[in-house]
Amino acid sequence: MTDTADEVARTKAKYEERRRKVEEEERRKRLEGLVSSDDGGSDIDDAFISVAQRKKEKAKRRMLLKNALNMGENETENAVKRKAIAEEKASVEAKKTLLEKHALEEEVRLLQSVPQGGALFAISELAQGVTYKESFKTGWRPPGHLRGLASYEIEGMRKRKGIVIDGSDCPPPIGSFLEMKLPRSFLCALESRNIIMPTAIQMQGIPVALTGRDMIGIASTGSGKTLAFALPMLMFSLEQETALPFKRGEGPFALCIVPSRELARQIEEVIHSFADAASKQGLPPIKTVLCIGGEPVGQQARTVQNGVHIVVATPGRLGDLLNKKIMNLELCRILVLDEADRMLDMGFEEELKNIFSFFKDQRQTLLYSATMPKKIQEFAKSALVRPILVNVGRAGAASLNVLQEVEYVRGEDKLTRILECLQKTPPRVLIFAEKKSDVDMITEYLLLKGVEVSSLHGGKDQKERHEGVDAFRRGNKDVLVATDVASKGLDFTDIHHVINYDMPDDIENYVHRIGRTGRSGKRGMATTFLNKKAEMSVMMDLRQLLIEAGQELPAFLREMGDDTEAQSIEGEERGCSFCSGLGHRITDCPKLVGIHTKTTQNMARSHAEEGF
Ligand SMILES: Nc1ncnc2c1ncn2[C@@H]1O[C@H](COP(=O)(O)OP(=O)(O)OP(=O)(O)O)[C@@H](O)[C@H]1O
Repeated sequence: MTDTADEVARTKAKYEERRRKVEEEERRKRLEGLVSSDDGGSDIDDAFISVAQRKKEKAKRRMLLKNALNMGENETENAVKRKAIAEEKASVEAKKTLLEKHALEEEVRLLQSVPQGGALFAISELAQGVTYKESFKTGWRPPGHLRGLASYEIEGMRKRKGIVIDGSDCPPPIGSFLEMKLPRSFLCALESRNIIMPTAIQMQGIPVALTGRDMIGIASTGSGKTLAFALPMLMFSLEQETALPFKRGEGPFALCIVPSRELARQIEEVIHSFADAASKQGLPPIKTVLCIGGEPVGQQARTVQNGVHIVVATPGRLGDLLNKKIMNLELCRILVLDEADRMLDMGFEEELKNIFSFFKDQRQTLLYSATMPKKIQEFAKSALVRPILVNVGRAGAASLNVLQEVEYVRGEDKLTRILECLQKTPPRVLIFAEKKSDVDMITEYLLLKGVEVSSLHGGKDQKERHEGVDAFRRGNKDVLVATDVASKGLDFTDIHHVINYDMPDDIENYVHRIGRTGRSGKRGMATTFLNKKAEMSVMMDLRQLLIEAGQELPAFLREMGDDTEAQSIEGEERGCSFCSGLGHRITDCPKLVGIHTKTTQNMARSHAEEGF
């Protein structure tokens, strides 16, 4: 019985198999028939396809064929381009002399030997082994019509505005504040300041910050970087306060750290004025506080303890408040470092490391400056979470709105020359000197000559500092004489002229100093006194900076080399890969020598302390 049943089943299976094969063969033949009729354009299928439809099909096939051919052409074209680039590269490589190759290897070695940017790495909490892989998610989206643009269209928009970005999934730049979806009250506050259109750094920087991404923003002095970070800080604070109002002792939600007390005050005033405008129009109140040294801690502590959304601080006082547990950063969600590279340069590294250790969770970090040497950019990129680098112009380039004049003036003639230079433009004028004693001397001299002058340097108490700057800001004084404490970030309206009584030690400080004029699209002038006392290396940097900005070279700088020659090795980046200097390579970088000397001295000291 079983055998018979098995036999039947086998026969059935065989039959089924044969039937399937026959059916398959028939289907194949039918398909072949169809395909050949299509391909050959025969009339066999006239009964099924109308002439009009067949014509349409034919046109479609022709189009597909054409596209395929074009694609082939494009690919061939691309291959040719790729080959040409590779050949160009190979020829540049081949042209490099052995000496140049050796020099480049030496440069890479030097760059790698630079001590790591500890403070910046502390941002990512590497010490505790904590790394964050994902950026913050926010509910903000660019407007629909921009989201639909092709990447080449977005790139075109950036190109027209001189914006260069580095980083994945960057939102498109947005050409109006309205489309950034800022609250009405902010739009009114902007308008009342005569701010109608965003600047390039704001067009790209604000959308990047609003999408929650970490970023490094580089744009020239006076180009509106403050609002590029202040508006997102305010937007998120408003969102936070709306969702869950802050209670006593809570906050801050956003923190901005800057290198000088005057800059901190200026930024806090800007943020406060927007918060004020928002609350007047019925939005939740955003509380801000200024935490700087030289002022009693008590008032700052009370404000913090009442609950505060945004803190603007200098590193020293902030560290104090955190160490004394008057403030904590447990809810802090946004960290802004304005003039980030300057803070590291000014030796705030340890203070910053200490401050970052108080963060308990991931935060969004925004770093801003007009000068950000490549090396610091690299440190920052590796420390931030999926950062986007937004660059408007070369990092470290001088503002093109400033007419730069350089004069050879002997030490003994400088004071009288200042008086003559004051005739070049109407007030207000800012005079910079390296030493506090020179600031005092120039101020006294100008006072004797009847000039309305005030002064600012780190040796004055906070009251004097504030009064000096305030009198100048309000227009009660025509001239402010200051050390570099006033060179970074300060925004005085209508400074017509910056006079450098001496050349700063590094070219970045020069760029920040002269950037106090020519702001917000206006024109300005800078005069710099040079003589034999200036370092050769900084003179060469200045020379290249002037050439880059299309300025006229004085005879003594012209004689120092060929007008077009920037310190470069063919096919490689111009200038020094460590600092922003264009007049030297990393092998001659005075700043790097300084860092190495300091590191060696520190090591020797700690060995001595350990008893070696
Ligand atoms: N979109 C805008 N249109 C016109 N003016 C603007 C705009 N944004 C900012 N400003 C004004 O430009 C001036 C300079 O702005 P800000 O101080 O932010 O420059 P910055 O880029 O931070 O300069 P620095 O590098 O010197 O710190 C300010 O007076 C500011 O009010």
